[in-house]
Amino acid sequence: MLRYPGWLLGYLWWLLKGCYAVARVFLVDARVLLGVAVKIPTVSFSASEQNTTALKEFDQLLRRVFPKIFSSSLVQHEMVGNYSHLLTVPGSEPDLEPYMLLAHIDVVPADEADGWDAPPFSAQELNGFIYGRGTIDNKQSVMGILQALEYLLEQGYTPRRSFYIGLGHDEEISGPQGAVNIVKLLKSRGVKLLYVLDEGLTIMDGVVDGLIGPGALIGVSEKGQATVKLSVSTPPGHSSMPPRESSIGILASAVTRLEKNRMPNLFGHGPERATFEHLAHKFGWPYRMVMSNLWLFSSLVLEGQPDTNAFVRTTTAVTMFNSGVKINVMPAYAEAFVNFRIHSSQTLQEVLKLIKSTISDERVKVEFVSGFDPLPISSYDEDTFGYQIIKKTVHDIFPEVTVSPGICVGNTDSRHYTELSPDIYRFAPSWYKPGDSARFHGVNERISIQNYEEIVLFYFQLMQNSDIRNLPGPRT
Ligand SMILES: CCCCCCCC/C=C\CCCCCCCC(=O)N[C@@H](CC(N)=O)C(=O)O
Ligand SMILES: [Zn+2]
Ligand SMILES: [Zn+2]
Repeated sequence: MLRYPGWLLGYLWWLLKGCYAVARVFLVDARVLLGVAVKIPTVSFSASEQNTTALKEFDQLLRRVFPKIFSSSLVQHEMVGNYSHLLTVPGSEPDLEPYMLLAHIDVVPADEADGWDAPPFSAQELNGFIYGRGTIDNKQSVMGILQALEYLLEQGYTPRRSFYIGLGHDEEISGPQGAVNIVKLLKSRGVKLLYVLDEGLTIMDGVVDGLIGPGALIGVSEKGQATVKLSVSTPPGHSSMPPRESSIGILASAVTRLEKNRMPNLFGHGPERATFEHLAHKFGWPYRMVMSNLWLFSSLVLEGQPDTNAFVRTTTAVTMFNSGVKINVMPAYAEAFVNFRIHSSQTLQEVLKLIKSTISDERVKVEFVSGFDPLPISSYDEDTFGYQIIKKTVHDIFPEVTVSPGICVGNTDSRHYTELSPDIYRFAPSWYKPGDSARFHGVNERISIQNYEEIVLFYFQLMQNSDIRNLPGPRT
C-alpha cells in the first residue's frame, strides 16, 4: 500500500479546505450578484418601448462586478445594438471551431399587484428562494455565465477552444437590435460555430405523470409562431335596439371556435418522440405499458397540462381582445389577436390555412401579423459534440438526472443563429417543478439559492468540458 508522509497529507487537506473556502466565497458572491441584477428593471414593454435607463445601469453593473472580464487582455468586449454585449474569448488553438453561449438581459413587465409574494424587482429571499422577474428568464444565465468566466479568469485559465458570449437586450421582443445585429457582426467576420447554447428547456421534476426522477430536456429545436389579427366590423347603433349578433359576439364565437377546436395532436411526428424514447426506461408501471402506444400515452398523460400539452401540438392563445366605446353604443368594430406556437411537424402556411377553415365565417377578417416556421432540428446523436458536451456537463453537476432531447415551447434569441451553426441547443439547468410553468412571464418567478449556485457551476464546468479537441472514446 502507498504511504504518504504526514506533512503531505496535511498540505493536501489545507489546499482542499482553501479551495472549498474560495468556492464558498465565489458562490455566496454569485448569489448576491444575481440579486443586484434582478433589482434593475430591464423591462421590454413592447416592440417600441424598453427601459433604456435600466439597460445602461445593467451595463455599468456588469463592468463593476466582473472586473477580470472587463480588464482582461484576453477577453474582447463589444456593445452591439446599443445595449447588447458580445464577448469574444480567443482560444490558444485557433483551429478548434468556437462555440457560443447566449442569454438575455431584458425581462417582461411585472406588477406586484398581480399577487407576488415579494416585489418583483426586490430580489427578496423567501424560504431559500430569490424572488424576482428574471430569476429564471433569464438573468440566472446572464450572471451565471459571467460569474463562471470571471472565476476561470481569476484562476489564470486560458481556453484552448475560442468561445463567444452573446447577451441580448431585446429578446422578449424578438431580438431585432440585439441578437440580429450580433449575428450580422459575426457573419461579417466569417464566424462559424460548433454549437450554440441558449436559454430554453430545464430540468423537469415531477411534471410528467409516471416519470420517475428528474429529466433534463435539451431543446434541439423550437416551435414556430403565427400571430393573426381577427376583426369584425358592424354598423354602430343604439344599444336599446341591438341586432341579433354584435361585432363582439361574432368575434367571440370565432375565437371560441379556435379554442374549442384545438390544433391536432401531433405527438410522435416531431422530436418529442425522441424525448420519450430517451426517457422510456424511467417510466414506472403502468405508464411504461401505455408508452408502447405513444398516441394513447400522449392523450392520456400529456394533453392535460398546459406545459406538456404544448409539447404535442400547435397551441392557440387568444392574447388581446379590444372593442367597445360606451355601454349604450353598439360597437362598430372588434378585434382580437391570437398567437399560435407551431409544432415541429407543421408549417406556418399549414397553420394559417387551418385557422381560416376553423373560423369559417366571412364576417371575420383574418390578417396575418407575423410568424415563422419551426426551427430546424439540431443533432443529438452520440457523435454530436455540442449535445454530448452539454449532456456530460449536466451529468457532472446533476448525476441523478436523465438527459433527453426536447422541443423548446417558447422562442429564444438563438433562432437568429441558424446561419452560424447547425447545432443550436436551448437549455438552462433551472429546476422546473409542478406549478413552475406559471412563473415564466407570470407571478412569483423565483429561483432557489442552491439552484443558482448549480447554474454557475454548470457554466463553469461547461466552459472547461468544451475545451477538449474531440469527444472521448471510439466513435462509430
Ligand atoms: C415532457 C414534456 C414537458 C414539457 C415541459 C415544458 C417545459 C417548459 C419549460 C420551460 C419553458 C420556458 C420557455 C423558455 C424560453 C422562453 C423564452 C421567451 O419567453 N421567449 C419569448 C420571446 C421571443 N423570443 O419570441 C416568447 O414569446 O417565446
Ligand atoms: Zn427568456
Ligand atoms: Zn421570456
